[in-house]
Amino acid sequence: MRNYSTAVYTTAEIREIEQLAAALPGPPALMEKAGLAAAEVARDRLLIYGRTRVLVLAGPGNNGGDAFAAARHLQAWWFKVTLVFTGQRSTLSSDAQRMLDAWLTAGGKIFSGIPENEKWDMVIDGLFGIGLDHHEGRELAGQYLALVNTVNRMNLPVLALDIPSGLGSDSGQVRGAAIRAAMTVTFIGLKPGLVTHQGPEYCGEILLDDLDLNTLSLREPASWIMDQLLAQTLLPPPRSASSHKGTYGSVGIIGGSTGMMGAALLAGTAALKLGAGRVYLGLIAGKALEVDTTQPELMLRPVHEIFKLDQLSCLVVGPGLGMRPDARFWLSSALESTLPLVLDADALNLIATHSSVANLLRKRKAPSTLTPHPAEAARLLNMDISAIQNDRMAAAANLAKKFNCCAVLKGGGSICAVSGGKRYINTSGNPGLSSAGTGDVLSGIVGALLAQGVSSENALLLAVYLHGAAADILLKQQGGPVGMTASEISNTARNLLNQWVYSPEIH
Ligand SMILES: NC(=O)C1=CN([C@@H]2O[C@H](COP(=O)(O)OP(=O)(O)OC[C@H]3O[C@@H](n4cnc5c(N)ncnc54)[C@H](O)[C@@H]3O)[C@@H](O)[C@H]2O)[C@@H](O)CC1
Ligand SMILES: [K+]
Repeated sequence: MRNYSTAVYTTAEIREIEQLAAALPGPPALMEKAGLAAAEVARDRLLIYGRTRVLVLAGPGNNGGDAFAAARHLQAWWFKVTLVFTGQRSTLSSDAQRMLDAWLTAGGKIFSGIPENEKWDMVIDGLFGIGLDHHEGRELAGQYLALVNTVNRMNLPVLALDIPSGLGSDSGQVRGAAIRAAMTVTFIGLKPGLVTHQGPEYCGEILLDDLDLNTLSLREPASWIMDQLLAQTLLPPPRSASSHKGTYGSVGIIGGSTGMMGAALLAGTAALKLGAGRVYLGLIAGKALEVDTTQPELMLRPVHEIFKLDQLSCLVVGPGLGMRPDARFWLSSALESTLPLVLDADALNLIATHSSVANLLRKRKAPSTLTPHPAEAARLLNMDISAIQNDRMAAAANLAKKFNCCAVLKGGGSICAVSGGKRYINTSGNPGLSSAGTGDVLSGIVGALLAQGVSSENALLLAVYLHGAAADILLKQQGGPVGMTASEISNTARNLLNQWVYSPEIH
């Protein structure tokens, strides 16, 4: 049993792996292995607290089959098991039928509903796994809705098999209601729904059991977890003693229209603090602000002057840009340049609104990076926000494909889509990031890393992870996410980047 792996598989990919495994000579008994792995997790947790009573819920599909096997092992180890089966033997797969029969042969009993006036120490949730219907309108209803709500009200630790029932395994979307698990033992590979959107709120601690399959060799993954180990491989190198400000590049930021100056300043400060040699702000509001006295290192210019600078490494377009025709003009100029671009906020809204601007983006040869939140992604892909959230993995990949760029779809479990259809799901961050200005800071961090010579894909991945990791540090320091500010993210991200580059052994 490992509690860590980097590959993430969609339901279709897991099904493919299962078929490949079934075609192996002497095919492995996957359901038996899954049930045993789950029973061992349950046993170990129950023994810690000296508890013995387990309620097992077995649903109408193979997730139920896993539950029968787990129940049988626990009963053989003298735990007191109550098993509720919601399906019918005749409609089970042959594997699941065998598990049901083995449970009955071992003297197990079956209940059709949760018995009243009994008490348990733990619940095992084997109602639905990756086979939960994800089609619109197929919400949990009737008996299943009642069961899920009852279990959640019991206030007992729940061990979910494969994925908490009611959670979409590709989307992390709750389908009407979902089991709130303390632990999820997931089989074969991690699923996107465990780590993005609502998944992390429902699955508790995730334990991966690959059922002794060599998953990576059976199916090369297209999606990965973005975590500390991966971040450590993407860092800019330690600085040379003979370096100068030119070594670390120049970031140009285009935005700051009247009334939205703060966004450009936040992005600029983030770029400065994350190591850019120079940061220029090209303000749409012209000479409205000559200097930021709290951050005088920022070089403030009317926007047209930015395009006369010859030593820029990249442009960040969007923070406080606005939607007026002049904003559109300067965005188009940036798109026509040969510089790497980071596009956020109103730059994205302008691209979504004007097909001529979108065409400029699609035709670019230099790298472009898009950083939309779900509402911006919905505009870019011409879809509802709910459709974006219902399949965040596809939305992220479609953004990258449609606009010839790399893209991050922000929100819980941000998804970065890069070239070749590869996706990375971020594991850092918390609701403290849901406040004004944090997106501006993220775009500034991406710009800073680009200026320091990190490739556009690596800059995006590292920036997204670093931004979330800074928020996680602040959450710990403050005891919660309330009132976290964007400026604090820049400061803490700076500390973290220094630690990771110069004292990596601390982590
Ligand atoms: N196939 C295999 O090789 C393996 C499968 N395993 C387990 O099998 C699971 C997948 O099994 P299945 O494909 O049978 O799918 P599930 O057991 O997840 O669910 C399918 C059943 O749920 C019903 N259903 C779906 N959506 C519903 C809804 N909204 N309301 C009410 N009923 C609904 C379906 O009609 C079907 O009866 C995995 O998650 C895993 O737990 C493991 O045993 C490992 C090996
Ligand atoms: K389940």
